Amino acid sequence: MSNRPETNKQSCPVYKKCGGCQLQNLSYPEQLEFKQKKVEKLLKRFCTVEKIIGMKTPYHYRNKVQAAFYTDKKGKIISGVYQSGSHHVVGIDSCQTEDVIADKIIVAVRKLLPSFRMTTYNEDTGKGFLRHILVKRGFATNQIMLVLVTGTPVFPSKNNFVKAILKQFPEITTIVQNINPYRTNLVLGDNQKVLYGKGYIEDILCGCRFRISPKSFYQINPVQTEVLYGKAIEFANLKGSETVLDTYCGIGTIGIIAAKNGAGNVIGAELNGDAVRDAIVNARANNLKNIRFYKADAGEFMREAANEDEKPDVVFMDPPRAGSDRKFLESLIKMSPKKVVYVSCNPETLARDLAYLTQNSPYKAQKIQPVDMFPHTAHIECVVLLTKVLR
Ligand SMILES: C[S@@+](CC[C@H](N)C(=O)[O-])C[C@H]1O[C@@H](n2cnc3c(N)ncnc32)[C@H](O)[C@@H]1O
Repeated sequence: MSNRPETNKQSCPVYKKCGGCQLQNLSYPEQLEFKQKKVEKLLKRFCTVEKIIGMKTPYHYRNKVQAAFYTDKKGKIISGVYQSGSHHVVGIDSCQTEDVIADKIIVAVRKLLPSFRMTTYNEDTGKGFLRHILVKRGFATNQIMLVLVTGTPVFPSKNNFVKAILKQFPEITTIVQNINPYRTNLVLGDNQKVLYGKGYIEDILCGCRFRISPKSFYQINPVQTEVLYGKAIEFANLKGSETVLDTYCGIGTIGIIAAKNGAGNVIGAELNGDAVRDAIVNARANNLKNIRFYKADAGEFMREAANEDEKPDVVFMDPPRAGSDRKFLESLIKMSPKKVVYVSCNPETLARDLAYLTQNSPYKAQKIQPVDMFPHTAHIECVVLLTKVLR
């Protein structure tokens, strides 16, 4: 008999096909142990790794749910996720990681398609209408955004479709049509039309209010995001007069929370123009005047700031999975802030960047805190504090 502390009773019927929950064969305590060991293997050479912070209820934590569509040979419409490593759609009506209401909205849209003669997009022919659906929900505000990603701009009987879905889900606060006519793996296209509501939702994290547009990045597990950001702010230990950089800032969450928690002056940099627009609105919505955001490649932004002899006290960095680049890290060393707080969703690239920083500068990792943002999956988030030491 197994002596597991707790078995994962919610195991999913499409576990192997979907491939999204790579650790579902392990109980939640075993998953945390697996992640702890992985982070230690990669990062303990830099400093002691704190115990991973898990979730109390590690289910239905995803506030953003995405579905692909496919029509089979018998004309049956399927919605779900791509089978891992392929573009074959695995039918899924509900998932243990996803928001329950978001899953229900996706099923309802799928069931409405035939009565509106809406076809699904065929990747082989490049023909058909509906490519993807994206649902984002603000867990604190209960505002819901439905994004319909279509292959073509013309949306016949769109008003009736909007009415029909709102009748079933009056809690939807905005509906957006995103048009993606390209043969691409990217889900969202460049152009969009607001069909209902404001075209964005809002959510609250760490006491601050944030606007989130369809194409802006927003952390997908808000419960654990508060834990993660709480650690990042604790590591920065702001006293009230510091100049802080929030690089790879998305909609400005970390910088805004830092400004509310004592930063004297905050400057954010982000590549995605929609996210920067959200960040500027978010600073105003939170009554902050000591904060500015720039649309820029983070490496270019850092190089320019270093050349202008900027001397920030604290640099927050939260790059995508690929980690940071040499331009960024060299400029960071040149600027020489007192503290660097590195938030990472990929311990492999984090290890690479920490190796570069610690070998080429006086920085040393002081604290490494893993936070479980993605239960049942193999993904791991960490926050690291680096300070300068005399050698
Ligand atoms: C992991 S997210 C973090 C966002 C934000 N700190 C948060 O917690 O919501 C990474 C962000 O980096 C942005 N990004 C990706 N490459 C970038 C680059 N080269 N320069 C600046 N921002 C970039 C993405 O658009 C995304 O918003």
